[in-house]
Amino acid sequence: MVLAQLGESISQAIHEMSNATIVDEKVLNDCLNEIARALLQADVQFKLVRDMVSNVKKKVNLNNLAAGLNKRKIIEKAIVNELCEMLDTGKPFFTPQKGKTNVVMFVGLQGSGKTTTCTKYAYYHQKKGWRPALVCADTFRAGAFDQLKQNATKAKIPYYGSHLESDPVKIAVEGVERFKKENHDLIIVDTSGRHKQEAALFEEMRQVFEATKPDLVIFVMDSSIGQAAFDQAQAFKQSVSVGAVVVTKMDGHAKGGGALIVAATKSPVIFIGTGEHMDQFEVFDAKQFILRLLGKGDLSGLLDKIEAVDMDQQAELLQQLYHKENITFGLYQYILKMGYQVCNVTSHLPFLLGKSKELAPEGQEKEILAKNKRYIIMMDSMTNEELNCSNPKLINGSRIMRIARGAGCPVGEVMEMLKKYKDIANELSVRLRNMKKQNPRRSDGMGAMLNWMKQLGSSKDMMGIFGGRNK
Ligand SMILES: Nc1nc2c(ncn2[C@@H]2O[C@H](COP(=O)(O)OP(=O)(O)OP(=O)(O)O)[C@@H](O)[C@H]2O)c(=O)[nH]1
Repeated sequence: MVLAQLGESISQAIHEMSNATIVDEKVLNDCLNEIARALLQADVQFKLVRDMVSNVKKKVNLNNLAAGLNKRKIIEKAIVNELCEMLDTGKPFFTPQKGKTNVVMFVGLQGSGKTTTCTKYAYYHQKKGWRPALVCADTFRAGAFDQLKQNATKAKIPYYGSHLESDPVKIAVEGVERFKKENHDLIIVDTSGRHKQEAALFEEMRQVFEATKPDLVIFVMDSSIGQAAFDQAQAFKQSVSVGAVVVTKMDGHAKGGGALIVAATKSPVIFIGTGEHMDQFEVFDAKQFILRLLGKGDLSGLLDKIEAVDMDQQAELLQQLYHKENITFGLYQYILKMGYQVCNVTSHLPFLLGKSKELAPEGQEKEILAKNKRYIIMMDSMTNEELNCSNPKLINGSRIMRIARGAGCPVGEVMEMLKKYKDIANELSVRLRNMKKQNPRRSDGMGAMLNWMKQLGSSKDMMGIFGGRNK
């Protein structure tokens, strides 16, 4: 079962439970059985599934729920929480520190996506202002060095390797030494893979490990291998001290269970690969992953907070969005991403943002999409501090230059994006406030707003909304 199908099956089971006239033990069991079946079909380990089902049952004791409580919501929340719990493998014991020398070694089987992931990891950090460098210690596969060289050149990342030297340890040590001298703060060592877990691979890995003393070992795992993932992850973990995991090929026909299986090994998943391209690489967050899997999207936990509190507090939280200073660059990027991933033009948003044609003039959709994509890439090059702020003035000259360098675009385009962001934040807060004025009855206003926010998270039609206005 592919990832999208897994999400659909779980959502469907929750939906059917929500539609039942009376939510009793049988309805709850049917819902959980359906979810368990979907997870098992996606190759998730039996033990994980069994624990998840029994935990939900323990937490939702239907007999003890006070009358008046919304059982459906409670069950749904318990299911989502358990799924998140199942995937939450904690934080890696080491996180590279900017400005210091960090050596990170990548290990994994042949074809798992190691070399590609090394470059993606370097590229991701380079855009955030790091000085990464790549060392190819894969002397087993002919062509590995050329592949790394090609990727590194494309991303303008320094690399080290050799076509002639056959000793991976020697290359790894030379490369690490050289880049340490050149003051690179993130030195990434790509190692050889083998078709299966064999003694020679582990021995070589151990030698490279001993010689380079990496701060962090990242295990790269192909998500499409199903149940075998568990044994594989365990074997690598036992051989070198794996500190973090990257799960690749989560796009396409990957078995949905891949990321969930690796959870059983309790090695923290830090990134997922979602395609062959350099920027198809995402920070892994268990909660966001599950919410997206279930088609719920996520506005940085805001929705969650809103649903968890009473009406008065809801009003207070939503109030936040009326103020443009709460619309951060991170939120702007999220909204653009939602719009970029999908294509049709709005049908449900005109009520909030005015006539859609006014905002997305006909014939300009392609241009707007391309521009929005460039803006997203620019914001990928922002630091967390920048993404969490809503003051374009913080993005001074040197920051603008760094972002432009990271995104590979002219400085002028970054300035254009900053202006666009400012306009959109203004516009959005004004429109939200107007909507509130026009519809002062709290329940209606809140309902419309909550709906809108839910749609933002899972909508298939955000395309033209934030890019189409000709200013
Ligand atoms: N669709 C998809 N393909 C990926 C992803 N990551 C890597 N690939 C592809 O998987 C194939 C193998 O990737 P490599 O990076 O060469 O794998 P490797 O683990 O370095 O292989 P060895 O060097 O032989 O050990 C390539 O065709 C990559 O483009 C991903 O997230 N999604």
